[in-house]
Amino acid sequence: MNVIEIKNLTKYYGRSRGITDVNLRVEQGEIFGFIGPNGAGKSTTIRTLLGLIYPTSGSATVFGKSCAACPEIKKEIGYLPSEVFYYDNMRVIDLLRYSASFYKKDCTKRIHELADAMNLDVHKKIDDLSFGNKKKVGIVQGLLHEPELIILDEPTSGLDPLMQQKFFALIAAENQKGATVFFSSHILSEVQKMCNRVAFIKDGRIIRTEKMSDLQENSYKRIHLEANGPVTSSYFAMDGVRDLKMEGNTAGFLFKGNVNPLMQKLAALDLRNVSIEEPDLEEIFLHDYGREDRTV
Ligand SMILES: Nc1ncnc2c1ncn2[C@@H]1O[C@H](COP(=O)(O)OP(=O)(O)OP(=O)(O)O)[C@@H](O)[C@H]1O
Repeated sequence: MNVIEIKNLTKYYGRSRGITDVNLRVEQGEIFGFIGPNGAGKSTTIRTLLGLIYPTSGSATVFGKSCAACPEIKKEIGYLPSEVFYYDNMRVIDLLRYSASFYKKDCTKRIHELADAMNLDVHKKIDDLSFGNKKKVGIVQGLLHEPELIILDEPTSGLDPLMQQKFFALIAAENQKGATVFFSSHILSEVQKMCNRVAFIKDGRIIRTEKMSDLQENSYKRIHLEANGPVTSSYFAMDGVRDLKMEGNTAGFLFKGNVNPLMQKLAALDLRNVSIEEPDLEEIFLHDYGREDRTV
Protein backbone atom coordinates (compact mmCIF):
# COMPACT_ATOMS: atom_id res chain seq x y z
CA MET A 1 0.00 0.00 0.00
CA ASN A 2 1.18 3.54 -0.72
CA VAL A 3 1.19 5.60 2.47
CA ILE A 4 1.91 8.78 0.49
CA GLU A 5 0.76 9.32 -3.06
CA ILE A 6 1.39 12.62 -4.80
CA LYS A 7 0.11 13.08 -8.34
CA ASN A 8 0.97 15.98 -10.65
CA LEU A 9 1.15 18.30 -7.67
CA THR A 10 1.73 21.95 -8.45
CA LYS A 11 1.76 24.80 -5.95
CA TYR A 12 2.14 28.46 -6.79
CA TYR A 13 2.37 31.16 -4.15
CA GLY A 14 0.65 33.91 -6.10
CA ARG A 15 2.80 34.08 -9.20
CA SER A 16 5.89 32.56 -7.63
CA ARG A 17 6.71 28.87 -8.11
CA GLY A 18 6.62 26.53 -5.15
CA ILE A 19 6.60 23.08 -6.84
CA THR A 20 5.68 21.96 -10.35
CA ASP A 21 4.13 18.65 -11.42
CA VAL A 22 5.53 16.59 -8.54
CA ASN A 23 4.84 12.83 -8.58
CA LEU A 24 5.84 10.62 -5.65
CA ARG A 25 4.72 7.46 -3.91
CA VAL A 26 5.99 6.17 -0.59
CA GLU A 27 5.17 2.60 0.36
CA GLN A 28 4.28 1.31 3.80
CA GLY A 29 7.40 0.65 5.90
CA GLU A 30 9.79 2.61 3.69
CA ILE A 31 12.25 5.23 4.86
CA PHE A 32 12.04 7.60 1.94
CA GLY A 33 14.57 10.40 1.45
CA PHE A 34 13.57 13.70 -0.10
CA ILE A 35 16.59 15.70 -1.01
CA GLY A 36 17.28 19.00 -2.70
CA PRO A 37 19.04 22.32 -2.31
CA ASN A 38 17.57 25.38 -0.57
CA GLY A 39 14.41 26.63 -2.23
CA ALA A 40 13.90 23.39 -4.20
CA GLY A 41 10.37 22.79 -2.87
CA LYS A 42 10.81 20.30 -0.01
CA SER A 43 8.90 22.28 2.61
CA THR A 44 6.18 23.17 0.12
CA THR A 45 5.64 19.46 -0.57
CA ILE A 46 5.58 18.67 3.16
CA ARG A 47 3.21 21.52 3.99
CA THR A 48 0.85 20.18 1.32
CA LEU A 49 1.02 16.67 2.83
CA LEU A 50 0.13 18.10 6.23
CA GLY A 51 -2.83 19.98 4.76
CA LEU A 52 -1.33 23.31 5.86
CA ILE A 53 -1.46 24.67 2.29
CA TYR A 54 -3.58 23.65 -0.67
CA PRO A 55 -2.44 22.56 -4.12
CA THR A 56 -2.82 24.85 -7.11
CA SER A 57 -3.43 21.65 -9.10
CA GLY A 58 -2.86 17.92 -8.72
CA SER A 59 -3.41 15.86 -5.58
CA ALA A 60 -1.72 14.50 -2.46
CA THR A 61 -3.05 11.64 -0.34
CA VAL A 62 -1.86 10.13 2.95
CA PHE A 63 -3.24 6.69 3.87
CA GLY A 64 -5.52 7.06 0.87
CA LYS A 65 -7.15 10.26 2.17
CA SER A 66 -6.89 13.64 0.48
CA CYS A 67 -4.54 15.92 2.42
CA ALA A 68 -6.54 18.97 1.40
CA ALA A 69 -9.95 17.54 2.38
CA CYS A 70 -9.17 15.47 5.52
CA PRO A 71 -7.44 17.53 8.21
CA GLU A 72 -7.86 14.63 10.68
CA ILE A 73 -5.05 12.67 8.95
CA LYS A 74 -2.65 14.95 10.83
CA LYS A 75 -3.29 12.78 13.90
CA GLU A 76 -1.69 9.81 12.18
CA ILE A 77 1.39 11.84 11.22
CA GLY A 78 4.35 12.70 13.42
CA TYR A 79 5.91 15.89 12.07
CA LEU A 80 9.24 17.39 12.99
CA PRO A 81 9.66 20.84 11.42
CA SER A 82 13.06 22.26 10.56
CA GLU A 83 12.63 25.01 13.14
CA VAL A 84 10.66 24.82 16.35
CA PHE A 85 9.02 27.74 18.15
CA TYR A 86 7.46 27.49 21.59
CA TYR A 87 5.93 29.56 24.38
CA ASP A 88 9.07 30.11 26.42
CA ASN A 89 7.35 30.25 29.79
CA MET A 90 6.08 26.67 29.74
CA ARG A 91 7.88 23.72 31.24
CA VAL A 92 8.81 21.01 28.77
CA ILE A 93 6.57 18.41 30.43
CA ASP A 94 3.56 20.76 30.35
CA LEU A 95 4.06 21.42 26.65
CA LEU A 96 4.38 17.71 25.91
CA ARG A 97 1.26 16.88 27.99
CA TYR A 98 -0.62 19.59 26.12
CA SER A 99 0.50 18.12 22.75
CA ALA A 100 -0.49 14.64 23.94
CA SER A 101 -3.98 15.88 24.85
CA PHE A 102 -4.82 16.09 21.12
CA TYR A 103 -4.61 12.30 20.79
CA LYS A 104 -7.06 9.76 22.10
CA LYS A 105 -4.49 7.75 24.03
CA ASP A 106 -2.29 8.01 27.09
CA CYS A 107 1.15 9.07 25.85
CA THR A 108 2.75 9.54 29.30
CA LYS A 109 4.96 6.45 29.19
CA ARG A 110 6.15 7.19 25.68
CA ILE A 111 6.95 10.83 26.53
CA HIS A 112 9.32 9.68 29.28
CA GLU A 113 10.87 6.94 27.16
CA LEU A 114 11.60 9.40 24.35
CA ALA A 115 12.88 12.13 26.69
CA ASP A 116 15.21 9.61 28.35
CA ALA A 117 16.46 8.37 24.97
CA MET A 118 17.25 11.96 23.93
CA ASN A 119 18.67 13.04 27.34
CA LEU A 120 16.01 15.73 27.67
CA ASP A 121 15.18 17.17 31.10
CA VAL A 122 11.40 17.58 30.91
CA HIS A 123 11.21 19.64 34.11
CA LYS A 124 13.11 22.61 32.67
CA LYS A 125 11.44 25.72 31.35
CA ILE A 126 11.60 25.98 27.56
CA ASP A 127 13.13 29.43 27.97
CA ASP A 128 16.17 27.84 29.61
CA LEU A 129 16.86 25.32 26.82
CA SER A 130 19.56 25.60 24.17
CA PHE A 131 18.61 25.47 20.48
CA GLY A 132 19.55 21.77 20.30
CA ASN A 133 17.49 20.94 23.39
CA LYS A 134 14.49 22.77 21.94
CA LYS A 135 14.94 20.59 18.89
CA LYS A 136 14.77 17.53 21.15
CA VAL A 137 11.43 18.79 22.50
CA GLY A 138 10.24 18.85 18.87
CA ILE A 139 11.41 15.26 18.39
CA VAL A 140 9.55 14.01 21.47
CA GLN A 141 6.49 16.05 20.46
CA GLY A 142 6.54 14.54 16.96
CA LEU A 143 6.85 10.94 18.15
CA LEU A 144 4.91 10.79 21.43
CA HIS A 145 1.69 9.48 19.82
CA GLU A 146 3.54 6.66 18.01
CA PRO A 147 2.49 7.85 14.55
CA GLU A 148 2.26 5.51 11.58
CA LEU A 149 3.83 8.12 9.31
CA ILE A 150 6.77 10.26 10.43
CA ILE A 151 7.62 13.35 8.38
CA LEU A 152 11.00 14.91 9.11
CA ASP A 153 12.04 18.28 7.69
CA GLU A 154 15.80 18.83 8.14
CA PRO A 155 15.59 16.97 11.46
CA THR A 156 19.19 17.04 12.66
CA SER A 157 20.06 20.74 12.40
CA GLY A 158 21.17 21.91 15.84
CA LEU A 159 21.80 18.41 17.22
CA ASP A 160 25.35 17.43 18.14
CA PRO A 161 26.76 14.26 16.47
CA LEU A 162 26.00 12.02 19.45
CA MET A 163 22.39 13.23 19.56
CA GLN A 164 22.11 12.81 15.80
CA GLN A 165 23.06 9.15 16.25
CA LYS A 166 20.52 8.71 19.02
CA PHE A 167 17.90 10.38 16.89
CA PHE A 168 18.60 8.11 13.92
CA ALA A 169 18.44 5.07 16.23
CA LEU A 170 15.03 6.26 17.45
CA ILE A 171 13.74 6.68 13.91
CA ALA A 172 15.12 3.28 12.88
CA ALA A 173 13.35 1.70 15.89
CA GLU A 174 10.05 3.38 14.96
CA ASN A 175 10.50 2.09 11.41
CA GLN A 176 11.16 -1.44 12.74
CA LYS A 177 7.87 -1.21 14.61
CA GLY A 178 6.12 -0.40 11.33
CA ALA A 179 6.23 3.38 10.90
CA THR A 180 6.79 4.80 7.43
CA VAL A 181 9.29 7.68 7.32
CA PHE A 182 9.49 10.62 4.90
CA PHE A 183 12.82 12.30 5.45
CA SER A 184 13.58 15.66 3.86
CA SER A 185 17.13 16.97 3.92
CA HIS A 186 19.79 18.72 1.92
CA ILE A 187 22.48 16.48 3.45
CA LEU A 188 23.01 13.48 1.21
CA SER A 189 25.14 11.46 3.68
CA GLU A 190 22.37 11.64 6.30
CA VAL A 191 19.78 10.38 3.83
CA GLN A 192 22.17 7.74 2.51
CA LYS A 193 22.52 6.20 5.98
CA MET A 194 18.81 5.81 6.59
CA CYS A 195 16.77 5.55 3.44
CA ASN A 196 15.60 2.79 1.10
CA ARG A 197 14.75 5.16 -1.73
CA VAL A 198 15.38 8.80 -2.41
CA ALA A 199 13.83 11.46 -4.63
CA PHE A 200 15.80 14.48 -5.81
CA ILE A 201 13.98 17.76 -6.18
CA LYS A 202 15.42 20.82 -7.87
CA ASP A 203 13.77 24.08 -8.93
CA GLY A 204 10.40 22.68 -7.85
CA ARG A 205 10.59 19.53 -9.97
CA ILE A 206 11.48 15.92 -9.11
CA ILE A 207 14.45 15.18 -11.32
CA ARG A 208 15.00 11.60 -10.25
CA THR A 209 13.78 8.92 -7.86
CA GLU A 210 16.32 6.24 -7.07
CA LYS A 211 16.75 3.13 -4.94
CA MET A 212 19.50 3.88 -2.43
CA SER A 213 21.40 0.71 -3.38
CA ASP A 214 21.53 1.87 -7.03
CA LEU A 215 22.53 5.38 -6.05
CA GLN A 216 25.47 4.17 -3.99
CA GLU A 217 26.71 1.84 -6.72
CA ASN A 218 26.39 4.48 -9.38
CA SER A 219 27.61 7.64 -7.73
CA TYR A 220 31.05 9.17 -8.16
CA LYS A 221 33.49 9.66 -5.31
CA ARG A 222 35.85 12.62 -5.24
CA ILE A 223 39.46 11.60 -4.69
CA HIS A 224 42.32 13.96 -3.83
CA LEU A 225 45.90 12.89 -3.42
CA GLU A 226 49.21 14.50 -2.70
CA ALA A 227 52.46 12.66 -3.51
CA ASN A 228 56.05 13.25 -2.45
CA GLY A 229 57.05 13.69 -6.11
CA PRO A 230 55.46 14.64 -9.44
CA VAL A 231 52.29 12.79 -10.44
CA THR A 232 51.66 11.85 -14.09
CA SER A 233 48.32 11.25 -15.77
CA SER A 234 49.24 7.62 -16.62
CA TYR A 235 48.29 6.64 -13.05
CA PHE A 236 44.70 7.60 -13.74
CA ALA A 237 44.24 6.19 -17.24
CA MET A 238 41.45 3.77 -16.39
CA ASP A 239 37.69 3.34 -16.63
CA GLY A 240 35.68 5.28 -14.07
CA VAL A 241 38.03 8.27 -13.77
CA ARG A 242 36.79 11.67 -14.89
CA ASP A 243 37.41 15.38 -14.36
CA LEU A 244 41.09 14.77 -13.64
CA LYS A 245 42.92 17.89 -12.46
CA MET A 246 46.65 17.73 -11.74
CA GLU A 247 48.95 20.36 -10.36
CA GLY A 248 52.54 19.64 -9.29
CA ASN A 249 52.45 16.81 -6.79
CA THR A 250 48.67 16.80 -6.38
CA ALA A 251 45.80 15.27 -8.33
CA GLY A 252 42.02 15.40 -7.92
CA PHE A 253 39.38 13.48 -9.85
CA LEU A 254 35.97 11.80 -9.68
CA PHE A 255 35.82 8.02 -9.66
CA LYS A 256 33.01 5.52 -10.16
CA GLY A 257 33.32 1.72 -10.10
CA ASN A 258 35.52 -0.93 -8.46
CA VAL A 259 38.12 0.85 -6.30
CA ASN A 260 40.56 -2.11 -6.14
CA PRO A 261 42.35 -1.63 -9.51
CA LEU A 262 42.63 2.09 -8.75
CA MET A 263 44.13 1.46 -5.32
CA GLN A 264 46.62 -1.03 -6.80
CA LYS A 265 47.80 1.61 -9.27
CA LEU A 266 47.99 4.35 -6.66
CA ALA A 267 50.00 2.09 -4.36
CA ALA A 268 52.93 2.61 -6.74
CA LEU A 269 52.97 6.32 -5.82
CA ASP A 270 54.85 7.64 -2.80
CA LEU A 271 51.81 9.31 -1.23
CA ARG A 272 51.83 12.02 1.40
CA ASN A 273 48.07 12.25 1.76
CA VAL A 274 44.89 10.89 0.21
CA SER A 275 41.19 11.65 0.77
CA ILE A 276 38.10 9.97 -0.64
CA GLU A 277 34.89 11.94 -0.25
CA GLU A 278 31.29 11.23 -1.02
CA PRO A 279 30.15 13.59 -3.75
CA ASP A 280 28.07 16.53 -2.60
CA LEU A 281 24.63 17.12 -3.99
CA GLU A 282 25.73 19.48 -6.71
CA GLU A 283 28.20 16.90 -8.00
CA ILE A 284 25.54 14.22 -8.11
CA PHE A 285 23.17 16.53 -9.95
CA LEU A 286 25.87 17.63 -12.35
CA HIS A 287 27.63 14.36 -13.09
CA ASP A 288 25.18 11.57 -12.47
CA TYR A 289 21.82 13.01 -13.31
CA GLY A 290 22.10 16.10 -15.43
CA ARG A 291 18.55 17.37 -15.83
CA GLU A 292 16.90 14.19 -17.04
CA ASP A 293 13.61 12.93 -15.63
CA ARG A 294 13.48 9.34 -14.45
CA THR A 295 11.58 7.64 -11.68
CA VAL A 296 11.46 4.11 -10.24
N1 LIG B 1 5.04 31.56 1.61
C1 LIG B 1 5.68 31.68 0.45
N2 LIG B 1 5.44 32.72 -0.39
C2 LIG B 1 6.07 32.83 -1.59
N3 LIG B 1 6.99 31.94 -2.04
C3 LIG B 1 7.27 30.90 -1.25
C4 LIG B 1 6.66 30.71 0.04
N4 LIG B 1 7.13 29.57 0.59
C5 LIG B 1 8.03 29.09 -0.30
N5 LIG B 1 8.11 29.87 -1.39
C6 LIG B 1 8.95 29.65 -2.58
O1 LIG B 1 8.74 28.31 -3.03
C7 LIG B 1 9.97 27.73 -3.45
C8 LIG B 1 10.19 26.44 -2.68
O2 LIG B 1 10.44 26.78 -1.33
P1 LIG B 1 10.51 25.68 -0.18
O3 LIG B 1 10.55 26.40 1.14
O4 LIG B 1 9.44 24.68 -0.38
O5 LIG B 1 11.93 25.01 -0.50
P2 LIG B 1 12.83 24.04 0.40
O6 LIG B 1 13.34 22.98 -0.53
O7 LIG B 1 12.07 23.58 1.60
O8 LIG B 1 14.01 24.99 0.81
P3 LIG B 1 14.88 25.05 2.19
O9 LIG B 1 15.80 23.85 2.16
O10 LIG B 1 15.62 26.34 2.02
O11 LIG B 1 13.93 25.05 3.33
C9 LIG B 1 11.05 28.78 -3.23
O12 LIG B 1 11.29 29.42 -4.46
C10 LIG B 1 10.43 29.73 -2.23
O13 LIG B 1 10.91 31.03 -2.41
